[in-house]
Amino acid sequence: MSARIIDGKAVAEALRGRLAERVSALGFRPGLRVVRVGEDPASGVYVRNKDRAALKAGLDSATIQLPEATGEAELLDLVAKLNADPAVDGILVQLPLPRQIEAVKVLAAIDPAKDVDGFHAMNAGMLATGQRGLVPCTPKGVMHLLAAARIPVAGARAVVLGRSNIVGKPMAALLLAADATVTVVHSRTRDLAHECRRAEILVAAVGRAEMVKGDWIAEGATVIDVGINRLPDGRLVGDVDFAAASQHAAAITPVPGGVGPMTIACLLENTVEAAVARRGVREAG
Ligand SMILES: Nc1nc2c(c(=O)[nH]1)N[C@@H](CN(C=O)c1ccc(C(=O)N[C@@H](CCC(=O)O)C(=O)O)cc1)CN2
Repeated sequence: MSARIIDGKAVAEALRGRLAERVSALGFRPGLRVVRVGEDPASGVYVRNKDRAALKAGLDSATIQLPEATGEAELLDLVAKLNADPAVDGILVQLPLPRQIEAVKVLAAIDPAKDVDGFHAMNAGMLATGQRGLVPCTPKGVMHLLAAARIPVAGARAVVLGRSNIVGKPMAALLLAADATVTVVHSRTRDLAHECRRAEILVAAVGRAEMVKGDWIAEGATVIDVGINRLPDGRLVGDVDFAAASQHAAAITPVPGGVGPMTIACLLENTVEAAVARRGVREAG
C-alpha cells in the first residue's frame, strides 16, 4: 500500500483564504503582536512567516524583537503593556526563550483572552474541561487536517506519542472531545511499537527524528507527523520514517508541508477568534 498524502500546505492556504474573507467582513483589523527574544535562527523564520501570513490575511500584525540579554522583568513589563493595549487582540511570545527567562512565568502573565497560543493554564484548563477557550495552534491544526482529509475521528483508536503541554496533552484533549478513544504514550511507555501499532490514528509529537518505524504502523492507519527535526545534512524530517510508514498507512502527513503550515494558519484563526470574543462582535452566518 502507498499512503495518500495529506497536503498541509493546501489545507492551510484554504484556511487562510477563509480567514481573510472573515477579516474583511469584520470592519476592523484584529491586532496580533509576536514577541521574539534573542536570535534563535529557526524562530526568526517562523516569526517572519507568521507576520507575513497575518498581514496577508488582513490582520494588524507586528513583531517585537528584543535582544538576547533581555531580562524576565523587562519581558513581563512588555506583556503587561500589550495586555493593556485595546488595539491588541492576540499576544504570542515565540519559544524557546533565552535561559535567563522562565517561560512558564511569561506565559502565565499573558491575558488569557489574548493568549492566541493557548498555552496559559486557564486556556489549558478550559480545553481539559470541555469549555470554550483558545486552543494551541499545532493540535488545532491537526484536527483541521483530519477533517479536511475526511478521517473519521469519533470512535477511532487514537494514539498520541508525546506528552508535552504544547502538543501532546492538548492533542489528546481535542481527540477525546471529538469522541476518539485516546491513548497517550511516551518515553517511559513499555513496548512503544506495540502501542503505536494499535492506532487507527497515530499522532507523533515526540521530537526525535524518524523514531517511528514502518512496522509501528497498522495497515490502513492515518499518521500525523508533528515533528520537525533538522538532520546534520540539513534535511528536515519528522518523527516518523515517512517512506517506510507510507507502505502501511492509508494517509500520512509529510514533513515539511504537513502540520507545520497549519500551526501558522491556526494562529491567525485564534487571533480572529480572540478579537471577535474580546470585542463582542456578532459575525454574520
Ligand atoms: N510561541 C510558540 N512558539 C513555538 C511554537 C508555537 O506554536 N508557539 N511552535 C514551534 C515553531 N513554530 C511556530 O512558532 C512553527 C514551526 C514550523 C512551522 C512550519 O511551517 N514548518 C514548515 C517547515 C519550515 C522550515 O523549512 O523550516 C513545515 O513543516 O512545512 C511553522 C511554525 C516552536 N515555537
